[in-house]
Amino acid sequence: MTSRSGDKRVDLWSQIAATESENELQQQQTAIVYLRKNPQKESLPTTLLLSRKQASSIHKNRASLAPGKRISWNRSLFTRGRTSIAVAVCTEYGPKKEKQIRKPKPPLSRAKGAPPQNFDKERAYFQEVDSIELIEESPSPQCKTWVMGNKNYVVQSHPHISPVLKKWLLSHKPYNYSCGPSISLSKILDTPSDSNSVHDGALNLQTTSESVSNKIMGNDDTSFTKRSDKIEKDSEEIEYAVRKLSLNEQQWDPLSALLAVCGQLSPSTFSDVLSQYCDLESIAKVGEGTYGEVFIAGGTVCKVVPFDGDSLVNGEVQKKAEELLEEVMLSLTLNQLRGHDNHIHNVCPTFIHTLGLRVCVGAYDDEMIRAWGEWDKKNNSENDHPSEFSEKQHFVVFVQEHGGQDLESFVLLNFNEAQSLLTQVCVALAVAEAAFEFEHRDLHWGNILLNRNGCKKLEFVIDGKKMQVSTHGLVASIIDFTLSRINTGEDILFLDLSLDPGLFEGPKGDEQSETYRKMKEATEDCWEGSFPKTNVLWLQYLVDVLLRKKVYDRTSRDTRELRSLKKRLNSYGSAKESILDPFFTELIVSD
Ligand SMILES: Nc1ncnc2c1ncn2[C@@H]1O[C@H](COP(=O)(O)OP(=O)(O)OP(=O)(O)O)[C@@H](O)[C@H]1O
Repeated sequence: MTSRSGDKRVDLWSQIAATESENELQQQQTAIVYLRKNPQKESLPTTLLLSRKQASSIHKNRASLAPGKRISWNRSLFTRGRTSIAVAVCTEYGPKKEKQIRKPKPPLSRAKGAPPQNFDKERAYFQEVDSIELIEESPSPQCKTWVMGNKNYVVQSHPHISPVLKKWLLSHKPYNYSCGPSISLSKILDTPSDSNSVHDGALNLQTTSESVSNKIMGNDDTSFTKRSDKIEKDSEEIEYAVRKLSLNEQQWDPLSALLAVCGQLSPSTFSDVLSQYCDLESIAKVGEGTYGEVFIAGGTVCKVVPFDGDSLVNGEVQKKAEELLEEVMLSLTLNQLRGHDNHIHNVCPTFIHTLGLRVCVGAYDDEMIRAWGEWDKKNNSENDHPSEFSEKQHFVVFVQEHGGQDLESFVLLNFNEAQSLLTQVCVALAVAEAAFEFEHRDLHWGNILLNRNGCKKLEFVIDGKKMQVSTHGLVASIIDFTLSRINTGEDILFLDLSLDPGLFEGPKGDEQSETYRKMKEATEDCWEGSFPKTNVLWLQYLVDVLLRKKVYDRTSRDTRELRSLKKRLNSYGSAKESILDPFFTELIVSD
């Protein structure tokens, strides 16, 4: 384990603490707004209220499904499906400049330069930690009969495309058509969604063109202006897209919006899309989820998710285009943390990078079927054979960076790797909290990917403060934002888990099941609010996994360190607070 000087630790503390109180005030503000908005159901936004009313009838009418083949808890979760997409305008959630309040410092570390140790106190402390009653380790939860009803989507009366999507559109098209949309569509999506402007296409598009130009390059950029002029001429395509998108209050076609986000006027075929990344013959399957089949295509990973079809997929109702739109928005929002553009205030490389998005229609390509079969022979797939998809089936292809192997199957070498993985995840969550009030809400060991790529240090920025984390050779990536909550600056995206009681009925004593229940307690079952404590609960879960479920080279002192950390995490309200813990600061170097 590497140690850091006391001076540096103090330096990091003072830098972060200075911004911490601001964040706390912001959270308080958020909580106040949240309470004001949702103390009683009468005050809920109409959309949410509707979803809950409808939900109660859904619960009554839910049909039980026979237990599926899957036995892992991870897979069981996704039989729940998305029950609502509630989106609220949140101008009140913006950063507030208030007087700073200093937080108490975390416990002293044993790092170099720290005051001399009191070993009697330390012994007593560890005895206390050791004596914490260990919950009896339970076997992996079995797949019980999860119930599933009709999904209930809340489509806003004023649907609009998030600025995140606009940004994606604007930043991709001029440079790379293959993973970005048509600029014509990006102009349309930049169009205010009021019906007048949509209906008055010609006038509106002229105005939008100027704003797009200004936004991307500034007024004086002639190359972009030329491109805009060229695009202006492409009025047929634009008019077609306007008709197709129907961005008025009465009609909103989520499939068209999804197509637009993916830069398409119509769905592609798998071979069109995948051949952009590799020779089709080289495609190999790398993993599977309840909905997603995941393939390696060249240097990228393509997660293929069917949607909007009537047939069951792996025994489950297919996702809807709305759900995928939300997932897309979450992915694109988190992409912003990679430090491109002007987003240097909060930077982090840990959330999986979404490189492209495409909508496909039709049956699986023969080479995908071949790859699926090969994987099945080796791994005994739990999914239905993909040849069962019809020619009319729609899919979204998420093109992502290859993040490595998940924590569940990854073989950790030593305690240093375990410490670095926890530190990377904690700092990543802290960055995303600071940027977007992000809560992952489902950070089990299947959703952390690991790889050894020789990278020694990773750079992060939190609220403008740069820091580096020692990797000890291991780089972590976080995937699967299905249950996540995010504030994009305009919208709050979250999944209303109160509609899914089964999530909280997992086996007693199982750490993952307990974590969902603890989240419910922390949020008081009101999932739209900001409760960064949920990130801390998942950190505690991960510490527990590293204590009980993973075997690697570690001393009894390392084990006590982990137990002690798990206990200390009880006192932190967010990942941002947690990164001040000595366990993490040992691997953090601030610039
Ligand atoms: N970017 C990636 N790089 C490497 N492997 C990946 C990547 N994304 C997914 N995988 C692999 O595919 C598996 C399934 O992916 P994922 O969990 O995203 O699918 P899913 O359909 O959302 O699953 P579920 O809904 O059941 O959780 C992962 O456990 C992982 O092994």
